[in-house]
Amino acid sequence: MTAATTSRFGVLTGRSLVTGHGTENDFVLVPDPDGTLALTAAEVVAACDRHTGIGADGLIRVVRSRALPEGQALLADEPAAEWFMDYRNADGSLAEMCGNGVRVFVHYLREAGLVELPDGAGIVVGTRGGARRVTVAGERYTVEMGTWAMPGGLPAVEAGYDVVVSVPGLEEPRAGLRVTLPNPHTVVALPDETTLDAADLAHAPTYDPVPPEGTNLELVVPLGEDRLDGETVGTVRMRVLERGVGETRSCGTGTCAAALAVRAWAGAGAPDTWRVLVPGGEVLVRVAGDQVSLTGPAVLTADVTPR
Ligand SMILES: N[C@@H](CCC[C@H](N)C(=O)O)C(=O)O
Repeated sequence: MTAATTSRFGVLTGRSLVTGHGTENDFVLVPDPDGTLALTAAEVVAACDRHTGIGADGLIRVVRSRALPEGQALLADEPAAEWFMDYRNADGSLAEMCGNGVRVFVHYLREAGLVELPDGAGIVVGTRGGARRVTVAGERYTVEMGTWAMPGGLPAVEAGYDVVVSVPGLEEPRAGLRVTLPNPHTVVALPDETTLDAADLAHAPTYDPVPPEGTNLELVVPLGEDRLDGETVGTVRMRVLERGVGETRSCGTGTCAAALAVRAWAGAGAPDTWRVLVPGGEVLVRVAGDQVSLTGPAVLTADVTPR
């Protein structure tokens, strides 16, 4: 008698999935245009497992906004947002937004023929953090990331921090500035790249006070300013520990948080445009008042079918 086996991939078993990455922040894309899949956290964890699954930092369900409650709510204000990026972290938790993921999402929609998006054109995508416009230019995508905020307000900006973070591998507790996009980030400046490399992101940092919704943590080292195409551009190097994932090779919302914090620390006259160098590559962040945009690549890597 043969024992019946049940796949850990659950509703993903036998489905045609796609993998991709944005500056090596990688994702499993699950096409589900009509929203028929009731994905569990356990199925997301199984798919994202790097040893026994497909392996990724997060999972993105590609679904029409009208097919899920969050999407329907968003359509009332944003009727153009036909498609919704249903993003999950590798631990199965939901997040408001994913700056690298939304570029890969739009690239997938184009490659799969689900949208017609010629070079130079844009599309509005639904996310739990609100609608986001994404524009394509050659191999790069620019995401209007919406309104940023520093929840500590002016006192935090003036003091330069609103949380103290103890990072394993670093000797002293460090000052951190919280930024929301609208997912939560805490940015910590370090004095040099040697200190940045010494941080141990495999072990949990501690926060005082503890951020209520959890936080993504960005460790940054400002590397100065250059003139590029007639504009002053700042450069910052970053490592990131993502909420619900662990250390990743890039985080799009995190790069925006990093640029915004470094710009606030630099004070009046700081550049509005920042190159952010991450282990997986480089992105460009532009600040315009209370809005911020993110430009970077998007790559599809494989077609996969869990069994
Ligand atoms: N990698 C993403 C951010 C994904 C969500 C994050 N881990 C959270 O829980 O807020 C990005 O590129 O922005």
